[in-house]
Amino acid sequence: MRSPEPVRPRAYACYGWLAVAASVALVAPHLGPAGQQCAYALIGLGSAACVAAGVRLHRPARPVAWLLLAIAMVCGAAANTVWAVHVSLTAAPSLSAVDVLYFVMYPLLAAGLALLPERPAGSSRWAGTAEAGIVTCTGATLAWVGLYDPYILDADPSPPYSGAIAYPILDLLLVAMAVRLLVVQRRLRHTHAILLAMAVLLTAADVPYFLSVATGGPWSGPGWSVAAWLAAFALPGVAALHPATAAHPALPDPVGGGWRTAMLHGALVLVGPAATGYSLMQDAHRGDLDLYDFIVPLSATVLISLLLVVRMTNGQRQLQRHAMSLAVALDEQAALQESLRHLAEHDVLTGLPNRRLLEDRIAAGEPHGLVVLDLDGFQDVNDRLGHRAGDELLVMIAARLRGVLGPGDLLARTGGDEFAVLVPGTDRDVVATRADAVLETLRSPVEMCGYTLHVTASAGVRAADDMTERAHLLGDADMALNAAKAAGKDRVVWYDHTLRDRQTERIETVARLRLALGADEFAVYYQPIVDLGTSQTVAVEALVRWLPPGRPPIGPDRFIPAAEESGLIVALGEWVLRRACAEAATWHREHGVTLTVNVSPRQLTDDDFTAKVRRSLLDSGLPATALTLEITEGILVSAGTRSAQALDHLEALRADGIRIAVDDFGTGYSSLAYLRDLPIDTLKIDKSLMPADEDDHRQVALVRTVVDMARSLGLTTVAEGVETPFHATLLHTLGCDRAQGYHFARPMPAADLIARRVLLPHAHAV
Ligand SMILES: Nc1nc2c(ncn2[C@@H]2O[C@H](COP(=O)(O)OP(=O)(O)OP(=O)(O)O)[C@@H](O)[C@H]2O)c(=O)[nH]1
Repeated sequence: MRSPEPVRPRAYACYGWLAVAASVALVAPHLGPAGQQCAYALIGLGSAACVAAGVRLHRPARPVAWLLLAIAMVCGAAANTVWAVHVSLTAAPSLSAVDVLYFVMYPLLAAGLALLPERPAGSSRWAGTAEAGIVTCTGATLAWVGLYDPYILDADPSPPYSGAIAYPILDLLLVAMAVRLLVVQRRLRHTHAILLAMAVLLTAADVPYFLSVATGGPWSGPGWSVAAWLAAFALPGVAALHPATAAHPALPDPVGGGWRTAMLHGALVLVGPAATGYSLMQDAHRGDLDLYDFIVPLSATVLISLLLVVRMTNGQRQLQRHAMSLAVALDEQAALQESLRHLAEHDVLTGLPNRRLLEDRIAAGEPHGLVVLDLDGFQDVNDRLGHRAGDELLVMIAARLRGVLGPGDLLARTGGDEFAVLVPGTDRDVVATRADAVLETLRSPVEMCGYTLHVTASAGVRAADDMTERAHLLGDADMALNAAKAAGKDRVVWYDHTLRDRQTERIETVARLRLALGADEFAVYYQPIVDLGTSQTVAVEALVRWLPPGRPPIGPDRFIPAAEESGLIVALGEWVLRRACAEAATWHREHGVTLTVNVSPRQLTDDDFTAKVRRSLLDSGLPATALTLEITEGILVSAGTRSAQALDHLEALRADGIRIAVDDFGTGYSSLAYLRDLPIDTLKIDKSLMPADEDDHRQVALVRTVVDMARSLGLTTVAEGVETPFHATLLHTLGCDRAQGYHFARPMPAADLIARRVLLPHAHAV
């Protein structure tokens, strides 16, 4: 059930004053002259006080207008007080100070009403004037034929001159101003309706008064007039106290007037002539026709017609103004819609079409070839030079790419550092040319923030024929792009179905890996690392193996990349570390053998990595000095925040006594700067550097160089892939410290390591 709307406290004062005034107005006609004059004074002054209170309370938009209304009420009260004195002194008042005060009161009221409307922005200063004029002329005609002609001009004998005969004309002024107020404001607020009621009540009081005085009635006026005057005097106070008086935003200029206005105008045009006709008939009947009986109403009717023409012209102008502003608004809306559409389909930074527009074009058009490219190492630019520089670089790259487009090509920015070029047609050569041009144009160095940046990108290309499924174009090209990244970046890879097969296999492998992790299908194998001087096993490298029950083992090369890509490597790496530490702790205690465990770059981005290593050591009892973590140079290839975090982990662990080895040295980047920047103790020489035989002088020289360099940096060297006695002897001769490989032992389960006594002294011959 809806609860009734609470009456706002401010409205109470308004209704309270209305109740008081109504009571006084009902009682006053029954009082004597003195009592009536008291009532006039009370209501007049009370109304002025209420106007002042209402202005304070509601802070209306036009306080001056309300001030004039209040002064008018004070004038009314003063006039009635003077009247009371006057009546007590003379029997029949003539034009006097009383009338002067009343004559001042009416223009003040009219001025208040004239100043009250809040004109809507853009509306004419003359708005409502024509309507007010029409009402005045019609009223004047009625006053002429109904009051002045029969009761003043044609009266015999003429009534004594009195101020009473002027009041209907003054009322006309008030009604006209009230009508103008309504026309200008366009909405009948309570405040305006109350003020209109005041003007109507005054007229309704003054006309009987006029008739009464003109026909020799009492000078104090008939009872109805007394009640109506009192009510009318109270109404400015009621209006001011009403909550609707508070300032409101102005309404917009409305269009046209509607059928009600048309009917009103029609009635106003007809009322004058109808009343005139009736009056002429009466005069003719009495044989009392005069020239002015025609001239006055006719002049008023002509004036009304002229005012109607003005009103119509104004209306037409107003319509034109509205039509123009409507046209402007429609234009603005169309422009806004266009800019919203542009925004939805374009990238804000580069102004290029975005992925949505690209997809729409692919879906809608002819067959296309597609080149998608992703900048290599863009995150480093953001990390090193800041996001703003990154943005600047993207804008420059967009400009360069625009320069290599062919006719009909669409260049889009599809993501952070990803762009795409849609090439119309099915010609593979055209697409190939575009892909090469795109990578080539990016290779020229970019000068930015005092640095010379060497930007490269990887590209995936999907050529299309008429049968190519358009929905797959983008996905296929993305797949080829991923392959280009995985293959070492800065290259173009074309899509073919083997990519999809491999991706499907990878997805399946990841799903199986996830299950295998929970099902304990992994084992750690160990490969001995031998001291080339003593031929003794000094360390073992832990290597993870996947042994699915009832199926052949799955090689690390098949599942480690999938584990890396899916992030499962973090959990798998932690499991290997814990298991290997637990098993190696005994070997270390009994044989002094240390443990080497591989760590993936992904693990080093784990915030908890240091804590996890420390917990593994603590739980297993393996001392920190007996553990070596093997990393690849790759962790430093991406400089910036990610590698900063990796370095923090390595430095913290090294401070604990853990040793750090760089694995696979000699492949990949092998920058000497990495050896300088990384906190490492050991260099593992990649097996690809092992010479085939003693005649392989270049490889021998290479290994010698690496060993010499490592020694000069104070690093221990471990050679990987030592498969022959020749390798072992050569490495020993070159001064390499340690070695591992099939020549000594293959990776084996922990049990075999013990059974084959691999950890005992002199188990291996160099
Ligand atoms: N300055 C800038 N950077 C962005 C904007 N949008 C995305 N990025 C960044 O661009 C990088 C793109 O990520 P990746 O492509 O994985 O980073 P990457 O270093 O290029 O890696 P690779 O593609 O593997 O070489 C992320 O670091 C985003 O934060 C952009 O509008 N402005």
